[in-house]
Amino acid sequence: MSSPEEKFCLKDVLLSFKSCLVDNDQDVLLEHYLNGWKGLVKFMNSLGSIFSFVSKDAVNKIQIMENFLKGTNGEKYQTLRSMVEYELNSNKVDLTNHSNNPNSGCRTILRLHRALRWLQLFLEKLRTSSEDSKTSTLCAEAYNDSLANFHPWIIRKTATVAFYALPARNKFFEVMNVGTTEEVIEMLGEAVPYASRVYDFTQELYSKHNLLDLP
Ligand SMILES: CCCCCCCCCCCCC/C=C/[C@@H](O)[C@H](COP(=O)(O)O)NC(=O)CCCCCCCCCCCCCCC
Repeated sequence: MSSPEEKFCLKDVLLSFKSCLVDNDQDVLLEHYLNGWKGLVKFMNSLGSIFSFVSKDAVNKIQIMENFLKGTNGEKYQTLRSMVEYELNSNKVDLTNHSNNPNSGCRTILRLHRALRWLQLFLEKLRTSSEDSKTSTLCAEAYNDSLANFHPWIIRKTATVAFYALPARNKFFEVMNVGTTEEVIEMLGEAVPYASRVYDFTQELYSKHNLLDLP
């Protein structure tokens, strides 16, 4: 478990998805977006090492993006829109294979974007779940309706097994560190829409530039 000073509060993390929205939801600040993911990874780590194969991949992708942000062309990576324009205009995106620019910002964010859909579905299921709902079932349903469509069999299998290790609903709510069950439900109702708005904007931007199937 995490030490007390790093105590996780899901509300703060989800609010990163609010603070990353700019220009009337027509752009996303990458630094805040990545902060949201970093907080989520912390939360996942606090659930135990069973999810380390997931957090490793997420951390790796966050790191790729942070390197772009800190790099010589960092200003081009301030927002999602500026990143897409820059990488497309300078041929930094592999549209057909996965060789010349294997880790472009566009394909890296696409992986996180797909995971954001899973998060959105999972949190919405948790919010509307009954007391006797199983978190593993809610998580698996959300996964099958989103990320699983992009994963090979072996990852789907591993993920599905790991979901059984998720804590029960009341324990899960407790770890979120938000308050009573009612307060958790209220917080999810307030905060999940921000993640949805980020998801919708990204989906529209990527669709407009035909980036939704990047290898
Ligand atoms: C709290 C439960 C956590 C369950 C996590 C559910 C998601 C399962 C995802 C399984 C991913 C397995 C790792 C490998 C993935 C990659 O193959 C694959 C493709 O990448 P590539 O094209 O570079 O090869 N990567 C991905 O699809 C990106 C996955 C990123 C997952 C980030 C998940 C962070 C989860 C944060 C949990 C926070 C939960 C908060 C809820 C209260």
